[in-house]
Amino acid sequence: MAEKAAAYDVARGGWSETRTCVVLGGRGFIGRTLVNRLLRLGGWIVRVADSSSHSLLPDSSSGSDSLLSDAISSGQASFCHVDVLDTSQIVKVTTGADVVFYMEPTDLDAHDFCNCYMIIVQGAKNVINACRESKVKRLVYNSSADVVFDGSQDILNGDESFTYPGKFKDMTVDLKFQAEGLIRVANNIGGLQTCVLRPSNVFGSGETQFVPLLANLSKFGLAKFITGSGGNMSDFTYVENVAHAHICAAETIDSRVVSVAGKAFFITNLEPIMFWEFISLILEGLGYQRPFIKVPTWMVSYVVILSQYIHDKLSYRMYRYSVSPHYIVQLASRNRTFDCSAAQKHLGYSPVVSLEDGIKLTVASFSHLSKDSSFMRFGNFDEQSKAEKLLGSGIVADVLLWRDERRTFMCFLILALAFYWFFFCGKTFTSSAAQLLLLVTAILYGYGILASDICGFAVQNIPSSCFEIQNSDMKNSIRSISYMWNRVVCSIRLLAKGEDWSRFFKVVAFLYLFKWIVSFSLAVLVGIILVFAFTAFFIYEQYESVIEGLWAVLLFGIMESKGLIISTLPESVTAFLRNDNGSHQEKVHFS
Ligand SMILES: NC(=O)c1ccc[n+]([C@@H]2O[C@H](COP(=O)([O-])OP(=O)(O)OC[C@H]3O[C@@H](n4cnc5c(N)ncnc54)[C@H](O)[C@@H]3O)[C@@H](O)[C@H]2O)c1
Repeated sequence: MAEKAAAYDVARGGWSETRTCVVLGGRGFIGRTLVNRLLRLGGWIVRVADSSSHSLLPDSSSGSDSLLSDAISSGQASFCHVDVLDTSQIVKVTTGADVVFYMEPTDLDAHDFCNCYMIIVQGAKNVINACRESKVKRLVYNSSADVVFDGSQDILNGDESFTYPGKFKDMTVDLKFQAEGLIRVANNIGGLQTCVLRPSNVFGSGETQFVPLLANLSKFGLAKFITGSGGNMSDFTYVENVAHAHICAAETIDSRVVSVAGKAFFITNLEPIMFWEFISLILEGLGYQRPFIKVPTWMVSYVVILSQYIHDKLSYRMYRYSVSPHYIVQLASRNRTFDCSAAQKHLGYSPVVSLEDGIKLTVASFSHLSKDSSFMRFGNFDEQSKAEKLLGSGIVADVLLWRDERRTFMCFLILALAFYWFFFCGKTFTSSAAQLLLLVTAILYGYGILASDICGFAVQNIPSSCFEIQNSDMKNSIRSISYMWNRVVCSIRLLAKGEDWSRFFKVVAFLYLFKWIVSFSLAVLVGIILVFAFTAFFIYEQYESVIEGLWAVLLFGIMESKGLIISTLPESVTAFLRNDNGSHQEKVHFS
């Protein structure tokens, strides 16, 4: 590969030659976006260095990966397997490079301090030493705005002079702060110039933490809750803007006009937004409901403590996020906005994608990945709910699911009156039925003899077709009745064989419940059925995910109390409890 020498042309304010850069962690979420941006801009020879090489498969179908494949074929890019724990590997890949962009992994196990320390802190030391050894001039490190936020106080328009909190509650953030310090201190030693970027809440296509977590919570109805008042402001940064900021930093780091080297810069989309409004926009885009139930932060914290207790007791990974849940709770309930004017002034940074467009692109990318419904509530917005399917998707479903409130209310009123008529008028069932029939006949007769025009009001005739039953309807009804009868007979036959214990226990439970209710009175039974029919299906449809989530948790609790092993749980339950979206991760990363 022919790699030309580079020189920054101060007079022209640009680079005169093609430059060579190394993107360490170049197959990750931010790294991959940066690689693609560099390739699209041109004028860069890009060495992608990562410990993972999965995504370089030639059959990669996504646009961004085909861009990289083409660049590799044309010699504009190359891939090198590098472990940041091995300095010699970093030296090899950085030799001859003008700039090194470094992003370490986010998906570290926060319970494994040793590994986190080695990757974050030792990795940063190795990268600095390797850059010095290979005579690299510029190192841009992707830190995070998290390094100034410990959750104990709000940050409103915080700038780079914002004092660091004394003690971090989150271990990985603490380590990241140390790594950032090492990179800044390394500036101007051995000819290396360094710069640190602190993007706040990065989101976008291919992100593996935030949106997948939201989708996971939503699938189980847990994203309906707002932590705190819901009015807290936050800064988010679309990933393409982070990539752009890296390039701005690389191009200005050794400029003598402005002071960039050895500094840290906050990077945002410059559009602070209410944290929960942002979450709502993402959730709505994915077909979920906006969060609307406000829960005090202290209560959420207790739930988190409880879930962590279960987690520790089971020695079992319920979540796979490097940042602790407590930290996420603080992030979700505090104000956290940053002043980005230093990056604008010194790096020449300004967002290239607006927040609105970033959200649209993010939602579109996750929707695109959701053909298997991993992220979307329903793969198709017209998809029927379970309650609707259960009720047969006909008129009964429409009435019981309150699709047309007026019709449902009329039906309920008529049935409630009939209920009162038959059970609470103090008559026998037969005399109630006879009186009802007489009443209906009298009303119809009276209606029939009415003039077609009364005082200017037109009285419409009831067409005779209203009293006719179609042949096909009759046949269908008989068919349904005979089908039900046959099913009952079939079930009884199966019961009589004594082989199906689960069916036997279901029937016993049903009969016992029936006997118990009837022992009170038939009126109570009918009343319960009436109220149940008009409320239960509706509630189930509205809160399907919450009910299933609670059911999953309940089932988990029962299994746990009985000492049953996790593997006996249904896949959907274990997937939630483990947050085991490994397959999704694969798709997110490499599709
Ligand atoms: N994702 C966010 O929301 C976010 C926000 C702000 C800052 N950041 C910071 O940006 C950086 C990058 O984040 P990301 O989301 O792109 O991370 P990521 O986990 O998606 O990517 C990191 C890459 O590093 C590679 N890697 C893992 N171990 C390695 C090793 N030993 N040697 C070499 N490469 C290794 C992984 O294969 C992966 O491709 C992190 O430092 C993170 O803290 C991320």
